[in-house]
Amino acid sequence: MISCALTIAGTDPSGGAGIQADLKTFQELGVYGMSVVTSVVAQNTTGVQGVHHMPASFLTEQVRSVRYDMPIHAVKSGMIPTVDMMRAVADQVEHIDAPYVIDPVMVAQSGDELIEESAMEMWKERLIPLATIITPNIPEAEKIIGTSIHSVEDMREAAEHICTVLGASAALIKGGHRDGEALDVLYDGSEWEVFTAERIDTANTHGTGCTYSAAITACLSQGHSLFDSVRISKEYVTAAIRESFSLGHGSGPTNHFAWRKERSI
Ligand SMILES: Nc1ncnc2c1ncn2[C@@H]1O[C@H](COP(=O)(O)OP(=O)(O)OP(=O)(O)O)[C@@H](O)[C@H]1O
Ligand SMILES: Cc1ncc(CO)c(N)n1
Repeated sequence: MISCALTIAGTDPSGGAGIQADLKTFQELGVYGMSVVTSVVAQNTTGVQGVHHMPASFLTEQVRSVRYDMPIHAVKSGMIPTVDMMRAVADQVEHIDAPYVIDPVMVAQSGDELIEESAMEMWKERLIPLATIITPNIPEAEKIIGTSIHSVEDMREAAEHICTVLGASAALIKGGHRDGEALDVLYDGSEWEVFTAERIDTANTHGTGCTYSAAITACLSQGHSLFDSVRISKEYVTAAIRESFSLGHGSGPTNHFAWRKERSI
């Protein structure tokens, strides 16, 4: 049977981030993609021009439409902008017997805030304990744990805190915002792995975080182990950045054709 993955996230009409990036990633990795919209976002490579949130009850209705009818082999969430929506997502994900990937989206690449300030407590209380893996970048991890992160050792400590104190099964701290090589730290409560790739000199990194977490979700839906899922996804996102498109007037999008092209599939 085809593997089926669900994304619960906001939209990007310019096609680089959010649900659009997630569905492209699922497709390229051979997974049947399904999507629930939290917020319709007017955005492009230059920034966010406007947002229009779904009522939380309608988010619930959308997830029910999927889970009452379709198999779900893995689920991810991205932008969940309000406390009510976080509660609705937690209530629904509790009924889904499949790996759950949290990309704790807080700000767009352009610096625009994408969630309510008060949402952090709900995140910690209801969502993080449900996570098979959570994938914060460094600024997101700093907000979650409340201390600043400078070194790889700090990244390790953040991952450990998120697992042992906040209750996620695993945490992947992404170092895309540091200088030097693109280094991410994964901890699953007992084992560590550091994933590195060369830093690609490009401004076209719109949607990298969405692409990475969607690839992890796709791999988990196919039954790969957590560590293999991150390994494959790191290769996927690095290829997508290496061949990213200079489209639009700002930070261009990742290239989802790159992974298969580099493997001549
Ligand atoms: N210039 C780059 N070259 C190579 N890899 C990169 C580069 N920038 C980011 N990455 C990698 O891309 C992945 C996504 O990380 P990043 O920290 O950019 O996520 P993010 O900030 O959540 O993304 P977004 O901008 O979509 O919110 C990580 O594996 C990171 O190491
Ligand atoms: C909808 C959405 N989710 C996530 C991001 C972060 O890249 C974005 N820009 N837009």
